[in-house]
Amino acid sequence: MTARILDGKRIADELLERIKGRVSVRVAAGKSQPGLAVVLVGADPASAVYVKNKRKACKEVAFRSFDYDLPAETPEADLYALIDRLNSDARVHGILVQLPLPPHIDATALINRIDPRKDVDGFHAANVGSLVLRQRGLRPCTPKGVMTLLAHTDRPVRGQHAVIVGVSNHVGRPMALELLLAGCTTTSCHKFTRDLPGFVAQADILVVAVGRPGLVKGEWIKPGAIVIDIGINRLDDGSLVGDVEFDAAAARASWITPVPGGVGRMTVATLIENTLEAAETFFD
Ligand SMILES: Nc1nc2c(c(=O)[nH]1)N[C@@H](CN(C=O)c1ccc(C(=O)N[C@@H](CCC(=O)O)C(=O)O)cc1)CN2
Ligand SMILES: [Mg+2]
Repeated sequence: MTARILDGKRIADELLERIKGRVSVRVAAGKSQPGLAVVLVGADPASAVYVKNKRKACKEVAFRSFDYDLPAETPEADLYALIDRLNSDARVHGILVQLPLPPHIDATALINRIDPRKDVDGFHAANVGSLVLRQRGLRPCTPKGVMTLLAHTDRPVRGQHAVIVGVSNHVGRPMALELLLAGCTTTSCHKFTRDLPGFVAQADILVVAVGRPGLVKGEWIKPGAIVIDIGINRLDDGSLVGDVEFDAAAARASWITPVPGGVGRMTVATLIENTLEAAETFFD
């Protein structure tokens, strides 16, 4: 078997194109132009690239983007004041604080200061709670984007055994919940898991989000599995790879996401989707 490529770039571009159409319809109907506030604190080079891509996506779909590029030493109190202002600004439907934050800032407290209706990252405790309870709310972008990718395969999700490697707050754990809610039997693997190859070999759907190149060997993959690689690792030669041995896994899988050009592109498009959803659901 040679896997088909689950093309995150194409699927993300198509999603953005559909959102652009919905924005032009709503604006023509006299409704507000969706607005996204993107807050960057400090000068982490990777964060600067991600933020630039988010602002570019805003332009592409004719959202308003409100840009805040703040020095690394910005006091916590100033950030709370900014969030409070954005929470009460009717032009702003989505607020995003780029992570990681400098160490003197309590990221959890700052995120929980965002109005949950504007928390388009889906990181606020209220939104995570809504996901757990299968209630309406804004959902974390990377797992939600993966669900969109899975809908573009020719395979069902319901009833499959999904194995998720990685249990981070923003990716691995909500990913397991999304798959559970979609009808999968789920197994979460982490650093205390004793037989990672044994669990990976049982996966109809394998999602890996650890951040360690080559962690998952191609020979572990169950023939015909769908492989979703969320890892983004920059090697010494400057190239980007995921957590899965791509070529060997592609020889066994039915579908596989590339890195780059897979899940990362969906994360940004899903953030934009969440912002339109926030505007339509909570502020129209
Ligand atoms: N507030 C948030 N902070 C962070 C998030 C997040 O969702 N919200 N996620 C990551 C970073 N991130 C978005 O912010 C992100 C990471 C990677 C990509 C992406 O497009 N990756 C490309 C490769 C990009 C490259 O060349 O470096 C790909 O996979 O094709 C998008 C967004 C942590 N912080
Ligand atoms: Mg389908």
